[in-house]
Amino acid sequence: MLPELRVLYFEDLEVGLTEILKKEISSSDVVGFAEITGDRNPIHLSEHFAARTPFGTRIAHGLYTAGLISAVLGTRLPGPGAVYISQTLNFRAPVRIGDTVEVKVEVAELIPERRRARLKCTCSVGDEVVLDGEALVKVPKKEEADPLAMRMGGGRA
Ligand SMILES: C[C@@H](O)CC(=O)SCCNC(=O)CCNC(=O)[C@H](O)C(C)(C)COP(=O)(O)OP(=O)(O)OC[C@H]1O[C@@H](n2cnc3c(N)ncnc32)[C@H](O)[C@@H]1OP(=O)(O)O
Repeated sequence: MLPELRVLYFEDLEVGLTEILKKEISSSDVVGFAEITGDRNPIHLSEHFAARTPFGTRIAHGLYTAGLISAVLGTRLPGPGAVYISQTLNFRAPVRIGDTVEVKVEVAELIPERRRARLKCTCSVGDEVVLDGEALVKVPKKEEADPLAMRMGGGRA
């Protein structure tokens, strides 16, 4: 299921604010990611090939798992209007077909002069961290997102 959109403006953010999304990784997700990106590495697509790797079975593309972080940033925290500036990624353990990935994004630092938020990102399968890193995003202020509503004394639409 897709997460419901939620807009948080820069003024709404505080350090420690956290959002979690869960996603079961299906074979069709991995095949679809291979098709749209062109990354047809057989470690993702061929059981025969993957069986001869240390992982023993097909694994998800690292950037597909990382894309789930983007989904949290773009839909929930901060949500629509957020602009990615940078993202660090450490792929610490494989994600296998059928795994449920829990993505946790937490506001780590706010830089008001530039409307930047630094967010700690962690993806886990069960108790194991499979990916972690840090995102830097630009977050809209209320007045620039909806200047008319602000002039009329309103808040969010
Ligand atoms: C291009 C695409 O088509 C391919 C893909 O997308 S593949 C999918 C994405 N990648 C993965 O799923 C890989 C997940 N990671 C792993 O399985 C393992 O990290 C590894 C096999 C890459 C490395 O394991 P290994 O060589 O056994 O390393 P150690 O566990 O012995 O660790 C040694 C020290 O290095 C540190 N470390 C290991 N991996 C990472 C990492 N990804 N990021 C940061 N640091 C890492 C580990 O902590 C150890 O440090 P220490 O100080 O010695 O404890």
